Amino acid sequence: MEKEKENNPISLLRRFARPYKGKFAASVFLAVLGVASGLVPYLAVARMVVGLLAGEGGISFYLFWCAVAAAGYLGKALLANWSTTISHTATFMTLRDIRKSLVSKLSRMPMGALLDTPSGRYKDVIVDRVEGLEPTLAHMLPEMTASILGPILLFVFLFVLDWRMALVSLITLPVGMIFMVHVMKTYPAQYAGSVEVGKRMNSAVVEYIGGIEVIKGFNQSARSYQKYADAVNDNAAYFYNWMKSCQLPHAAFFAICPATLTTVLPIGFFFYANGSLPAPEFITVIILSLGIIGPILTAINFTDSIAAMGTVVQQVDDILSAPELGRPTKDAKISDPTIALKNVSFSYHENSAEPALCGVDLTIRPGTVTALVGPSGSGKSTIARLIAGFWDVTEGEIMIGDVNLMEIPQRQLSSLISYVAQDNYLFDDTVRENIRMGRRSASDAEVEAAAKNAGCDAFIRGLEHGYDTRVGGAGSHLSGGERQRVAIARAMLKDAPIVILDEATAYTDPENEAEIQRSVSRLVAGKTLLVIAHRLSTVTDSDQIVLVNKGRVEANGKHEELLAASELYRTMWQAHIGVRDGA
Ligand SMILES: Nc1ncnc2c1ncn2[C@@H]1O[C@H](COP(=O)(O)OP(=O)(O)OP(=O)(O)O)[C@@H](O)[C@H]1O
Repeated sequence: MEKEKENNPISLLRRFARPYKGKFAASVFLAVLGVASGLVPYLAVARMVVGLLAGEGGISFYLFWCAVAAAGYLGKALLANWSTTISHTATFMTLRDIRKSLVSKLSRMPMGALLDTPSGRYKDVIVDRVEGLEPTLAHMLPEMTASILGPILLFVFLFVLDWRMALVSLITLPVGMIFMVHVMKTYPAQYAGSVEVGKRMNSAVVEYIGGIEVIKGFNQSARSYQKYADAVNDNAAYFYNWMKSCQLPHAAFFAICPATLTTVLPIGFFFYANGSLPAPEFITVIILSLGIIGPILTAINFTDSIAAMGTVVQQVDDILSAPELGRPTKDAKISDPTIALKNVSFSYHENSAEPALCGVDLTIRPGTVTALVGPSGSGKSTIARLIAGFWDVTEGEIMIGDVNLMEIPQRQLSSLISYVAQDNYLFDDTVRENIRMGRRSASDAEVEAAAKNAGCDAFIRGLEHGYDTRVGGAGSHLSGGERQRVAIARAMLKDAPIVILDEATAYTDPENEAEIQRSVSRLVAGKTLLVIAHRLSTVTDSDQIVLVNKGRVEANGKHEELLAASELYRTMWQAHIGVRDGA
């Protein structure tokens, strides 16, 4: 299901912020009160100066206005603080929701799209870019509103006092802006470019760390490091050049805009001298004009952040609107768990020269053992992955009973199938939690029972903290064979009626292999088993052996039948026997 792309990135952000709009509104309201409060000291000072000039009042008059100014400052600080606390709460909730949506989206996307994108790119958007929205989202709404509203109030006040001087107090702003027009115009494109170089850097570092074993093993560190170093250098160079091109206009803008006195003083003096601007008004204008530009500059600074936010939200939208595996949400009624592939063809990429599978027909009856055999790259894993629903078929259909796989929600399919890959990913958590992933509701006793059944209880108890030992990133603290057995325990706990097993070619020391074989036979007892077999001798007893060659089913039958009927199978069997005998 391809989701509609939001036509405006900000409307996507608004959708995520909607549940917290009460909080955002409260923060804006408090910020506005804060601004009003922040103007009080200016008015108090102006009133005092005017009083001073008129020789008005005694000490109590000045103490009163000092107290009013202090109350204004205090009110401004408290209200601004309260406002940002609320806006931060709402922002973090919004960012949490965005991240949750992104991660849940990844689970609905076809594996192909995920595999074709370096994981560093997703991490860049989900972690770093989304985090980058925080300052803008939390500060922009209250502070930008306040920063615009404050000067407007001051301007109105000045305008009422003397409209000419109100306009004079703003002259530096358009003059300064002339320098910034180009910088602001190019900002969105420049920022989008910076996101791209950032993504490249992220991908390079994730790849470097992910492949560190190969890099060390093949002494490739210099070359791989070079790729990372280039990405870092590109990133630095990009920002350097960008900043260099902005430096002068920035400096001019920030020097000119706040210099309101350069216009207010001479022009005000001219009006004062010709008698059209009385001294008290002149002084009030001088004082108030000092407070008019600062907040406007803050608001202008936010326009950069808005452009940057647009780019980030665009990236989020690109992921959220990516095509999904077409699956309904309502459970399908499956009365007969027979799996049938009907004329299935599949290509990993639209422009692939050769399809990975072509016209595959295959029926897997409940409670039987089916072995997929064939040369490397023939399409065995592809068949298994399509049945597990990782990809959608390009042509033909896969049925479970009389229900098309596309009509089965991914969650339901996943509860029907346990997929035990060759090298199963373990999460950086305890052994116990890794096994419990098979069934979140399982008790500790059930987890341990599954481990016993999978033949890994003894080795787990031998670990430093037993079941509470952490397995390291991707299970790196365990051996390949141990990881395989933990994955089998996980699948046992899940107790799905269909098991797909990518038979491990590695970890074949006899003791480990026998242990794994025993665990597998306990795992699959009474279930439908589809095994991708790399060693033919392990599957000679299967109910059916499917010989896959160049993406097609070349032959199908029992071991003896295939020996009699298929030249390729005979050759593979001879080669296998030869290796075994020679071993
Ligand atoms: N993620 C992928 N993207 C693109 N092509 C792929 C992908 N995975 C596999 N292929 C290609 O699809 C074809 C079938 O691969 P598959 O992994 O199904 O073969 P296999 O029979 O399981 O091989 P092996 O026994 O070596 O594991 C191969 O040509 C392979 O290069």
